[in-house]
Amino acid sequence: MVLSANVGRPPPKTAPSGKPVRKSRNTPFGGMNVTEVPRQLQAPQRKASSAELKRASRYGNDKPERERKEPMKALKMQRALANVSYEKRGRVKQALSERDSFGEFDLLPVIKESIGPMALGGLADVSPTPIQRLAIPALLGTEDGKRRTKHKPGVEAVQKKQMQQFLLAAETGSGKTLAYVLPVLDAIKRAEKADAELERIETARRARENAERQQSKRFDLEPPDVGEPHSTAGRPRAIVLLPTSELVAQVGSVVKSLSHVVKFRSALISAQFSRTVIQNRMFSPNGIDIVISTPHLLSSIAEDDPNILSRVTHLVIDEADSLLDRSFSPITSAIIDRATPSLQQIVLCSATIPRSLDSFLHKRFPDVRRLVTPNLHAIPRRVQLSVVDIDKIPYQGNRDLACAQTIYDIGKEAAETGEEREKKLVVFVNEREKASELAEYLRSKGIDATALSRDSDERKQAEVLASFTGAALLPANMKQKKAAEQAATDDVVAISPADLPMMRDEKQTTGSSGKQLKNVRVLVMTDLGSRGIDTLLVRTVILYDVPHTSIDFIHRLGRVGRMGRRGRGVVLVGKNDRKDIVREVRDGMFKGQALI
Ligand SMILES: Nc1ncnc2c1ncn2[C@@H]1O[C@H](COP(=O)(O)OP(=O)(O)OP(=O)(O)O)[C@@H](O)[C@H]1O
Repeated sequence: MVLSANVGRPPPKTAPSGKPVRKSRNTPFGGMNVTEVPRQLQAPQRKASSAELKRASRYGNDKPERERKEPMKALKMQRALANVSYEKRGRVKQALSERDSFGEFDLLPVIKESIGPMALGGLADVSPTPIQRLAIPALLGTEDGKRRTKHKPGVEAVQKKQMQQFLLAAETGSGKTLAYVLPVLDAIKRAEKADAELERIETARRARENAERQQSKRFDLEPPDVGEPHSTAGRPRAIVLLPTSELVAQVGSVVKSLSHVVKFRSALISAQFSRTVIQNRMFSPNGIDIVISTPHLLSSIAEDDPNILSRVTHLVIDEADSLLDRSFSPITSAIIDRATPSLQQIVLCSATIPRSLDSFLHKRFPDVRRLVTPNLHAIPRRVQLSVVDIDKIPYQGNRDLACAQTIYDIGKEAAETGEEREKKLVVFVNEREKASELAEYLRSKGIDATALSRDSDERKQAEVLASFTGAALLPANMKQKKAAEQAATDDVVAISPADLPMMRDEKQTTGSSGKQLKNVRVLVMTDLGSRGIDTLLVRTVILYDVPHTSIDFIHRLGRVGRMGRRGRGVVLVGKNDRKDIVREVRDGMFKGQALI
């Protein structure tokens, strides 16, 4: 193709006749390089309606509402969380106000009596939380306020009920564990009663047969009767699945505490235990009622012995937003499939309903009953979020330094206000590798920091976590911990608030001076490792990175402000971070609104 010789020249302003040239727009390229809409194409100016003007004046803004900034625009673009209408939340709130005592639930008396003293560490005067008010009657099937009719032994054992499906969704730290544990234990105990009758009949039959055999083989030698293993050996009635060993230990300790009074057999299994321990727990000749496990471990046991899932009537999938996401879903779904023939109830439990979980539920469990509390997806107002700009002086983009200084400031504030207790702080990072790197940096600045990572020693990790959750340690661990603490104190030079170095002066950093920030202990982790961990002793979290989604914001800030406590979050932002998202999360928290 040959270009015209005139291609680079501007078009002539006048025609050869001398008349000015009028450029036609009526060509395929007529709309190109136009910077203004031609007058004939402009829409006629519409006057704002009187309703719009009224609305605008009510909000003290003379622009019509449509033109004002859309709320949570940046979060909307993430499309991370499924929507729960405010109308539905309002209805639930109304219904919950009528159930305010554990006494109103149709739980077995022995279970009700052990809630405060056993499950809640001796708390007197306990009342159910919103998710417990909502879920316990629903799972027991007594929402209409009626008590269940007296149990007819043996009937349930032969009747296969249709599987009920529930989703329990409530804000972090709101007592979801007990909301499913109590009804499941109730079901186990009631089924046990029914089975006892069947077993009595079976034992009588066996005794009769034995007697007949003895009669006919009076002179034959027979091996001594060592007794048959319990019919529930290796075949639990209930299973609770959790994503990590730490959560297995946490939920397991709640279940175990109840077992001392309610009397049932539970087994905690996770990668923390040896093969022999797992085998002995699962296949104890005394039988097993409830197993608390990670999906990977349970599924590998089920590969060898599919019978372990043959009698499960209740399956709980806690942290369902993690266990049904892309990475865990195949293994969790396989367990659900195997257990389905005997299942009476499947309970999914989560602090968030991501869109991915929402669509999974629509496909896989279209009949699931969603028990959602009014405050789902809202970070409580009692948690305050402040922002540190890492680009400003003195950090000038040094995020590590900003983090260390923030920790120092918190320590200093605590020392100045005369707070005697050690401050427990959690720092969240987005990448797993960064956790160890940051912990090392903080240690070099004299801060007692530990990274929670899969690579560190399991026992040490359990000890560190226990100091942030307040969970009781095993006696052996306690001794080691005391010795370690003693050794650590010997090396430490105590400092007064005035001594606290300001990190901006690099020469004064503690690593080189040998001083340490003594009143603060820091745990660095990613939120995947920490989801669900009951960090009751933590009052402050630092978000080293801006979380990727509102889901991560909820889980990370959910480590504080648990069960009505106050809490503080500090987020570090730099020039490449989504400040608009941080602003919207802060606004939402301030207004007590659910994130979207
Ligand atoms: N009714 C109650 N009254 C007082 N404290 C309670 C009650 N129920 C539970 N708790 C306590 O609240 C804390 C948080 O409970 P839990 O770990 O079950 O929360 P969660 O909703 O599962 O949190 P997450 O979403 O982070 O997993 C625990 O320490 C628990 O002992």
